[in-house]
Amino acid sequence: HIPVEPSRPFLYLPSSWYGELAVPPPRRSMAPGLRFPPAFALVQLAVTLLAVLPRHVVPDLAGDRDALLALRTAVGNHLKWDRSVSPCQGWQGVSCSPGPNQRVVELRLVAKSLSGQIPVGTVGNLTALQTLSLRFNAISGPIPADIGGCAELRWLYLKGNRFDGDIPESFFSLALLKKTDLSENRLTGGVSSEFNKLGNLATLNLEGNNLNGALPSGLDLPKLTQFNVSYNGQIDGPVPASLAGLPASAFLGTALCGGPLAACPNSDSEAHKSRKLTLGAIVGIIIAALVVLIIILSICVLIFSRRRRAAAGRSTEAAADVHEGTDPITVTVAMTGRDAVKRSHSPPGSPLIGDGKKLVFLGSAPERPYDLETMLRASAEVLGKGVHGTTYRATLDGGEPVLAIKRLRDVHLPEREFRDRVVALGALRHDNLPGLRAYFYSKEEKLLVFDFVGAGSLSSLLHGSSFDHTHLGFAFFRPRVHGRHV
Ligand SMILES: Nc1ncnc2c1ncn2[C@@H]1O[C@H](COP(=O)(O)OP(=O)(O)OP(=O)(O)O)[C@@H](O)[C@H]1O
Repeated sequence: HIPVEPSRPFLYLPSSWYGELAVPPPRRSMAPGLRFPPAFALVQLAVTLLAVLPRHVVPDLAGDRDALLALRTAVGNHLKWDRSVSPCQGWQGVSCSPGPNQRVVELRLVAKSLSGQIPVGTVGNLTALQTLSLRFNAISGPIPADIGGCAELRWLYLKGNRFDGDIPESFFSLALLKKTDLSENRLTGGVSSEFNKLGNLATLNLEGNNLNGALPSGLDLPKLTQFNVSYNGQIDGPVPASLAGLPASAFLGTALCGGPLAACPNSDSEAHKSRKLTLGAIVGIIIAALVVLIIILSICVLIFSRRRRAAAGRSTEAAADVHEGTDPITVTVAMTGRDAVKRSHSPPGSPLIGDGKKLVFLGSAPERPYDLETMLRASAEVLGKGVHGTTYRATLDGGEPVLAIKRLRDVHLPEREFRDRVVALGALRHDNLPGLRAYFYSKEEKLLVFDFVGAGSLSSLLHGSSFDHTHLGFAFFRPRVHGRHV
């Protein structure tokens, strides 16, 4: 028996072709050949050999039988195939075509514990095979390189084995293939554009292999309805346009993009831009949030510090040593009745004082103590108006003491700062300065209480009708910043 060489196409020619090429038997042709020149004899010998070789490999049931037995030897010695009968007579998993020229057309050995590699010259020699199902066995090694010999193959099921290596080139010559399931093996290599040669393919399942690379962009299988390359982790790139309508489940566990999957980062520039924008938006939101947080914190700190200052101001109850370099000043507080504001004897334009604030004395309390209420009851007259407010003369009940009360206008200092300044003023000592005795602070009103100086005003002295210039020397008119008359 001469082993079949699958790469020679003539081996797959119908036997009728060989009949036409057949030449007379060698013995009869050789004898007359001796009468021809040697060159002609060589040609005749070659023709004779060509004629002889095909006779041994013309596909027939005997060839199918040999191929099956070789397959059994390779992967399934335990198969109970009776060599004494035809493969068409009850060989497990083998089905034949009807008629006088029977051929093996189906080989179904599903989950039959087949193991080992399928050599060339076995399955590849089953040239009339239409269905090959070897699912769920443990067959290893490559898909036989002569699989293309099964030119009639339509249904090929190799799922759940250990086939490895690339899909052989001859596979793509199986032009009649309708369904191919190569899933759950260990096949490697790329998904070739050669698949386009399988124009009848309706099902192609390559799931669960080790295939890699991009799917061919020009993949064009017009009859394809089922396709799956899931769980080939190294398959990447865009889903070809012809497969874009398939569900995402066809591409799970791959690095593919586009189609039913997420847009590809490089190919879809709009998606890329929007992702960029999204990133920019995220950064912007973070920055904005930080700014808002800083503003809120600043406001909180401001409010807190103001409250602290206000609390500190309110906590001034007694003596306070304030101004460095001046005599210590004692601050004495006189409580004020809340209803003081309602008194009808208030000085003209009297402030609306009614929030229970305190009159604060600088230094020791006066001999005849008075409080805000007393002041408000006092008879009052306007002494004059300055930029910072109006000054009143107030004579308390009983005629003593006489005070000059300055009602400050447009002063918006916090209480603590106001107090500090007033205390600093009160610490100043000079013959020409009236003594600052007390102050009052509330949100609406600020009062300064001085000793009244009874010598009259400089203005009336200068411009009054009773002014006698002879009482004043030249030195009086000379501008002096720190002088007694300033
Ligand atoms: N302690 C005082 N005793 C007697 N009279 C006073 C006293 N303080 C002020 N006066 C009188 O009241 C007038 C107004 O005084 P005030 O202090 O309001 O004037 P000012 O210094 O011009 O004011 P400002 O500083 O607000 O511009 C003075 O011209 C003065 O005649």
